[in-house]
Amino acid sequence: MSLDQLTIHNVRNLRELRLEAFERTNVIYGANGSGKTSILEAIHLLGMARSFRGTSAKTLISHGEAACVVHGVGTLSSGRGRYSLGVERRLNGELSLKINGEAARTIAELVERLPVQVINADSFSLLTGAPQARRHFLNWGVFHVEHRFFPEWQRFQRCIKQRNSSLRRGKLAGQELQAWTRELARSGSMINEYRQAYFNDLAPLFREIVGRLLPQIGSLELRLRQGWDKRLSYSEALEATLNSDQEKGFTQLGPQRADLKVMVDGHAAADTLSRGQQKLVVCGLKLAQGRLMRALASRSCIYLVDDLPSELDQAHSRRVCDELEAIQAQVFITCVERNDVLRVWPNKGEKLAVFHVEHGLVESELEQSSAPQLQGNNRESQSSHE
Ligand SMILES: Nc1ncnc2c1ncn2[C@@H]1O[C@H](COP(=O)(O)OP(=O)(O)OP(=O)(O)O)[C@@H](O)[C@H]1O
Repeated sequence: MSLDQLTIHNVRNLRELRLEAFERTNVIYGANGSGKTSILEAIHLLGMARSFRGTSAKTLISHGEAACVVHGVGTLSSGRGRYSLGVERRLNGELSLKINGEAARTIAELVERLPVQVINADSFSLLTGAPQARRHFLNWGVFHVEHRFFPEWQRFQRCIKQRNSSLRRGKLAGQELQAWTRELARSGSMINEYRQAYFNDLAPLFREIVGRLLPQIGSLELRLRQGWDKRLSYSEALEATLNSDQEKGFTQLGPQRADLKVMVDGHAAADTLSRGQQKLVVCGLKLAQGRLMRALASRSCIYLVDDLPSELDQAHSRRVCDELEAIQAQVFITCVERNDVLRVWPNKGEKLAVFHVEHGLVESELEQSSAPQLQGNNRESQSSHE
């Protein structure tokens, strides 16, 4: 899965931009506020129909405009053909999605086509923030390798909504409550099974990658909390909390309460690691997902890496770049100075595309004496050695 060209209209400070002839590795550099992150935001919008900053999608729309539009053309993994995607977000909340020129009904169809992973200065919050982000992380991974997961997840959401509504109606909903509890128990167990199987593959890969990123880290453990006492089946757990669920009016236990925890020498990584180490551990999680996706689904995701050097010294930045290169996924990576990334990217003789962003425009560097040969509009292409 790779992106070959991108057209951006009215995404933050990017009014009208066309980028093309991407390589596997794409370095985007420019001064603060020039629009580097906005390019990554545009790619994220194309793959997820939303911003990666957790802010409202409306903030993506350039001030004074009614809508933003991103269009991308790419190549499917293993040369399985080409695809085109289009996303339009309007200030009034309307969203329209297109896949190969046809209207798409759900964001999941988009996510399936263009899996994107973000590594940025906020990445450490995957460890330190609310469990919802970690569940989302887990679901993202399972979604891309287990095709039965998403329909089951939708069923589970329907069941829990119905059961909660039955719980709130008290005795009036007796039989209905039983029926929804049975359905929920079945669906929740399936969700847990899919997650567990995925987790079992993810955990060793994660340890292996973090072992390379942070060789001195100590004993590392990734734990999955399934959302109820693991000695019980989900059906037993629901039975045991029935009265309390009725009092509270909602289902307290289940996959909707699952969490991931990273432990280092028996302590929570979120409490003990430095900010840079946390970022590296999160890189380990995201890189492990990319590897697993390739191994289990023969597909690769696109990494959007915003300001890699922030929080990381050169040696650790280099290790992350080594891992990104080894995964053979397409990477869009931003930095302020041209050489911030080029000096740490592994030299395998492979071509890199380098883009210079200035005031929302991507400029050719043809006139600069040190610039390599220009091969396309707005683009220079060079060996990673330079
Ligand atoms: N909705 C919007 N409309 C117009 N401009 C916006 C909007 N939202 C943000 N901007 C501006 O877009 C510019 C580019 O922001 P962006 O985050 O892409 O910069 P950047 O190159 O990544 O900078 P940095 O190196 O500081 O992270 C900023 O000046 C920002 O204020």
